[in-house]
Amino acid sequence: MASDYKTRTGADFDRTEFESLLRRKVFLWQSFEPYGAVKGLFDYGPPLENLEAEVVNIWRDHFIRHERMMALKCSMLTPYRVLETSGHVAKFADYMCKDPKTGEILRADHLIKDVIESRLRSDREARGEKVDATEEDPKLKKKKGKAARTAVKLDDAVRKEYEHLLATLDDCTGDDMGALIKKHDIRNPTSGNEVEPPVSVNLMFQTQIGATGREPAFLRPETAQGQFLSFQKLLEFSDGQLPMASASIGYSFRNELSPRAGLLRVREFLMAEVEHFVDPESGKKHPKFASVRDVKLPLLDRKTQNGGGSTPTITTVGEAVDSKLVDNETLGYFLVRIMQFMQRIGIDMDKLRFRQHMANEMAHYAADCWDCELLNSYGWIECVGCADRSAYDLSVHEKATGVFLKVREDLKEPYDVEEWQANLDKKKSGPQLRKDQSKVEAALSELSQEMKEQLSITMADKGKVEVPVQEMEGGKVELDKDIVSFVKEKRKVTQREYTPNVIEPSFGVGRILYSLMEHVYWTRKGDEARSVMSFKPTVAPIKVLVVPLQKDNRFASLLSELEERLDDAQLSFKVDQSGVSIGRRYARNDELGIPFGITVDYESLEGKGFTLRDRDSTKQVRASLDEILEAVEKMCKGKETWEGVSGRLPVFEGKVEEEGKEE
Ligand SMILES: Nc1ncnc2c1ncn2[C@@H]1O[C@H](COP(=O)(O)OP(=O)(O)OP(=O)(O)O)[C@@H](O)[C@H]1O
Repeated sequence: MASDYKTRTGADFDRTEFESLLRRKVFLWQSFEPYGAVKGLFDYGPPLENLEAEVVNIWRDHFIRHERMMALKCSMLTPYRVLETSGHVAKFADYMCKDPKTGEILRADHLIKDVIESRLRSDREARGEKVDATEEDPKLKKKKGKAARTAVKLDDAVRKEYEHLLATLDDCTGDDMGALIKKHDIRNPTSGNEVEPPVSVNLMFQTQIGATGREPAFLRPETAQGQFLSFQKLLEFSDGQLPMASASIGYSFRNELSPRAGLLRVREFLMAEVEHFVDPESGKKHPKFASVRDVKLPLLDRKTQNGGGSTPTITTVGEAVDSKLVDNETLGYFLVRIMQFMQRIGIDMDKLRFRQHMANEMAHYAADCWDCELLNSYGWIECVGCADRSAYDLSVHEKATGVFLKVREDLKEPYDVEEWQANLDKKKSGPQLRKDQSKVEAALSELSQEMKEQLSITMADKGKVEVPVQEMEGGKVELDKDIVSFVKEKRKVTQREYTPNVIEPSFGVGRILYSLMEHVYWTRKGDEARSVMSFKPTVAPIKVLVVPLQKDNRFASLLSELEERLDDAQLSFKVDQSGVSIGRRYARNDELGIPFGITVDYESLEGKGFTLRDRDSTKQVRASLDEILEAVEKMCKGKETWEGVSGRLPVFEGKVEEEGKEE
């Protein structure tokens, strides 16, 4: 099955072949297969597990170490109240529609989008425009069959209505979507059946802590909330200094309604999230912005998307921030760091772009939001969300718990203010207020300056006042002049209190791994086409393949020495001693993405060193074991390239067996 999506060599990408390689080489499979497998859950085999560990290590180095972030590990089990306060209980939901005949569950917005986009595509085709097949889910395309793919031209008015519908879909309520489904006769594309009206379903997995059922909880849908609730500890650790950033790598859980596209939409996934806390009055400047100012980014802005465009503009981040296209320096700095991380792990830079959220896509509190999208055979996929969450989370948690979640900063130049104070005479108020004393005290302290001034006038006039106290019966309390007085007092302000704003880059590791695997996959042409996974040596799941020329006991002691030396150098390796030709052994391990091969041959027995083979070029050098190990170590740390190594070590021009030739 070919699509318009191309591999790194410009050839058509064959997803069937690619998936077959992933299965054959045990990269991943659906979890619990013997019991029939569960949708949206995947197990990783050795290559993918190791790849993930390498990518996560680079992430730690790139963000936590380089940016001096504070790493955190917070609980995944999260009490109900936390997620109620954050808004997840009310809003972290999607609408689903059921196909009553097949029982299939479809996410309402995806259903509408897929069907309308498909009609618009068909219209473009009918009008003779070139249509990019990667825009469509290939599985869907296949199921729809030939007849459904016949191009159908739309009326201008209908086309406009459809375009408007897509642009405003994120604003729709469940009822709105129900009406759209009816009006436009939107059916399940795989069965052609009508679907039931949309129903809201929360995406969190609910559970309970303990056996009593009195403590409802959820498996967290993101790592962020634990980081916000650790705010005071983080502030203490950073000696009260802002900006500061925390980082957390851990699992999140979402009960996706219709998991699809393999690792791209799953129910349990690894996230790596950064919460960067910044003083809003600093203009969200970043201390290292000058160092990235001239870096160019592919930015697909809101305006271009509104006009129906999808080509990003290449702009320096400096220009993007100066023109306010990107809201602030900190957001811009992170966009650059995200791109550099992707480059470091081997993502194809021609398949990366940053897409700005449309106004209706963003949470109401967000100031600006850009997704780092990677192109793969499923289309452009959001792999990192980079949002400015403003002061929202810390503010709502402070309000709900009463726990101080602000920064207190000493002022360089203290100043005097005259302010109204409400003074409660506790000796006299105690017998009257009893258990409500603290509630009244809190209510008085929260009164605005205007309110206190107003109450002082009422008190002078009537000798008593009514103070609103929400937590008390009737919502207010009457206090007379013996108990409370309102006076204007001068006081020196020595500190400033503020709630920091948060910039949050949020990485979905699985989506990045999947895109990376597609980006490094290609086919080597030869007698037989052979698949290669060109992982960078820094992330490759296994670094070295050891191949004795053939089965021969005389190689045994050299092999043991080689294994010991590779172990000492902490290089992962695989020994392939099977009886097939050396070319075939290399070819089948190229599918695992092992970047280097060391061959032990008869010349090695005579002390003439070993050959070192580069997976991508299949070129070899011959050198001593010390030289080879030094070169491999450097390349696996990203400190040298094969070009450098083959320039300084003697190239091996001897007999190289043909790739794939059987012995
Ligand atoms: N179901 C999922 N499966 C795999 N990765 C996911 C899933 N949901 C989110 N992610 C990853 O987590 C990152 C941050 O999550 P975020 O809440 O911003 O995603 P989202 O906007 O809800 O994603 P989507 O709109 O695709 O559902 C995403 O950029 C993505 O890489």
